[in-house]
Amino acid sequence: MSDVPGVVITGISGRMGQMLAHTVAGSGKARLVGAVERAGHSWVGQDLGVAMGGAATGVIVTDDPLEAFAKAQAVIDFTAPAATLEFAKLAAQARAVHVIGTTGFEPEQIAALEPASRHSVQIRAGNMSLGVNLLTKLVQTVAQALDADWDIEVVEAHHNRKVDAPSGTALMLGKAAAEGRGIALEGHSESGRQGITGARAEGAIGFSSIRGGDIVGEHDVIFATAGERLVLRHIATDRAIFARGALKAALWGLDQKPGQYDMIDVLGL
Ligand SMILES: NC(=O)C1=CN([C@@H]2O[C@H](COP(=O)(O)OP(=O)(O)OC[C@H]3O[C@@H](n4cnc5c(N)ncnc54)[C@H](O)[C@@H]3O)[C@@H](O)[C@H]2O)C=CC1
Ligand SMILES: O=C(O)C1=N[C@H](C(=O)O)C[C@H](O)C1
Repeated sequence: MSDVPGVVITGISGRMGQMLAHTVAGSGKARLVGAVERAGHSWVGQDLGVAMGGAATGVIVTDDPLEAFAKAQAVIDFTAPAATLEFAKLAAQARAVHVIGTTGFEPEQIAALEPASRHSVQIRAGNMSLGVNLLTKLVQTVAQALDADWDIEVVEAHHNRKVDAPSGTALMLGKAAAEGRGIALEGHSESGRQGITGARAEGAIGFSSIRGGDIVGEHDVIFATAGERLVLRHIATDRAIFARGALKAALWGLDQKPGQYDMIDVLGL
């Protein structure tokens, strides 16, 4: 196994961190060489396998990302925007591929990721699954075919621990719809409607968010006009789809030049 690439996972105790640990360990295509958590977390200093309730793995959870990244060819990062901005600089320093699954960035935070990508391969997507990335293509095609009298609404549903809205996936789908329609999403989106909102702006792309229980992730793109409605839907039932996509991206990234990429590039869609 020592000839396969070494991967570090950040946010290791999180829902995605733990799923990624299982996915990398079972893949035979990469080996886990580091696991990072935030300073003060109870897992720091523990063997990862033991912290996850199983047998020891020899990987000790650390709060020192630079030391961990120095041993790796790739970093898989599903954490939070501020942490990811820091990890981007450190991944660039270590010349490691940086796979970013984190969502909830402000536009200026996305811009701040760019300098690091001059020295490292950065692959970022609000959703790493094959199904959603394929759906973005379908949404773009449908939006291109329909006039602006077809209202476009994106409805997303997630578990009750999710902290950002609309989801990264909803924004990807909204962007695809806007591109199909030949407009910028900025200035054409409507979300958080409440009270006397006035009539829907023609040509707007609407976003609605549902939060409850253990929903993994569900997205509908609704195209509605007088007399008919078209609904394109993706339902995720297992976080493994995101972890598999992220590992695929990390391995793909090893052969790329420094720069910014997304899952459309990885999947060749
Ligand atoms: N792109 C995709 O396909 C997917 C993206 N996500 C996104 O991934 C992110 C994480 O999602 P979950 O795993 O559900 O959240 P979570 O809250 O279960 O896990 C996040 C982990 O990151 C850790 N963390 C935060 N700051 C850190 C720091 N400075 N250093 C090290 N660790 C740090 C937290 O302690 C926590 O363990 C969210 O932004 C979510 O929207 C989730 C699923 C799929
Ligand atoms: O936080 C989640 O859980 C998910 N986040 C991503 C998003 O914001 O779209 C991807 C997936 O839907 C799960």
